[in-house]
Amino acid sequence: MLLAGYALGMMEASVYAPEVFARGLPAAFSPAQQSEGNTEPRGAATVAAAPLLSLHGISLSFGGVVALADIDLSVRPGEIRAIIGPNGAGKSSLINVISGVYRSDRGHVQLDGISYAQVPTQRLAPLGVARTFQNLALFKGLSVLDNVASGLAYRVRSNFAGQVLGIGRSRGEQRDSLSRAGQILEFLDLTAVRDRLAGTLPYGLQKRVELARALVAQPRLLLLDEPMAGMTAGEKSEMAGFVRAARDRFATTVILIEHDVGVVMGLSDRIAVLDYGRKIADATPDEVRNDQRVIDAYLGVASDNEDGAGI
Ligand SMILES: Nc1ncnc2c1ncn2[C@@H]1O[C@H](COP(=O)(O)OP(=O)(O)OP(=O)(O)O)[C@@H](O)[C@H]1O
Repeated sequence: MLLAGYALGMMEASVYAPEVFARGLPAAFSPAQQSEGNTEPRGAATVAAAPLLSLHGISLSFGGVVALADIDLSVRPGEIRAIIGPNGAGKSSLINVISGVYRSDRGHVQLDGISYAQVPTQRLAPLGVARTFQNLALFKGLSVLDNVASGLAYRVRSNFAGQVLGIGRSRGEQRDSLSRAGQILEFLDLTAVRDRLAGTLPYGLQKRVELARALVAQPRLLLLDEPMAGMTAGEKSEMAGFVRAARDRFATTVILIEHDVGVVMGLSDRIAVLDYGRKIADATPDEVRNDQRVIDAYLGVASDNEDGAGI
């Protein structure tokens, strides 16, 4: 079952040297990446103190619609950063710029000190970035275990024949991927459903499987687009616990879009607030909660909604 995923990742993975994938190293940001045409070199001495991610003057329009206007953002390693704001404020556009789905009209994205006019979206995993989507994007006909292992497809170095025949390096790679997937399932309390077809699970569990697939490569940066949308209050609080645990366990930096302000306030270290494509606040939950501009633009409205309960 994993073969399809492996085949998809094969062309990309064959570009990277094995040491790039050694765990525990900042592999995703290997020195080899610094010579990319789209990048500029970082200063080695500044790496330790530098933010993992920073956005500089990001602007993006669709026709006459301004989705993002001159956005600066700086996210420290290990931080949980929420992005909130009313519908159409630009939150998804921002995640899409960070993950390279969109190229901004102006500005640049800096990942671990390396600047990109457009982040190479087809190489997110080797760059140490993983994301989940607003709508479920699992392989519904595959088992939970295979879905999660597919998050490691980019690492596969065996050739197509090896994958089809299950020989040589391929067999070892599959064993390793399945073993890592099993560990993440255990961490997220999903072991009991590891052999179930993903599409047969309740919605809340499918969202957790997506989190598992994003986490299996232990990304340095995890982008979560409404990870709790459509969940019950209990499921949301469970999911928030897992996101926090993942950050603590893997030192993963997390950026999440979430409409439930109560969840956001409890989970985030800092919150950036967008309104009409502009960043109107970027502060701690307490500061954001008491910011009159934020209250006027969003919280006053959000607290009238079911999702806003518990601000
Ligand atoms: N691909 C696109 N084509 C045209 N307009 C777009 C596109 N993507 C976003 N927009 C517009 O850009 C603005 C910002 O949209 P975006 O989806 O980023 O907001 P959002 O804050 O994520 O909204 P929501 O909370 O409803 O998901 C909106 O006016 C939207 O209509």
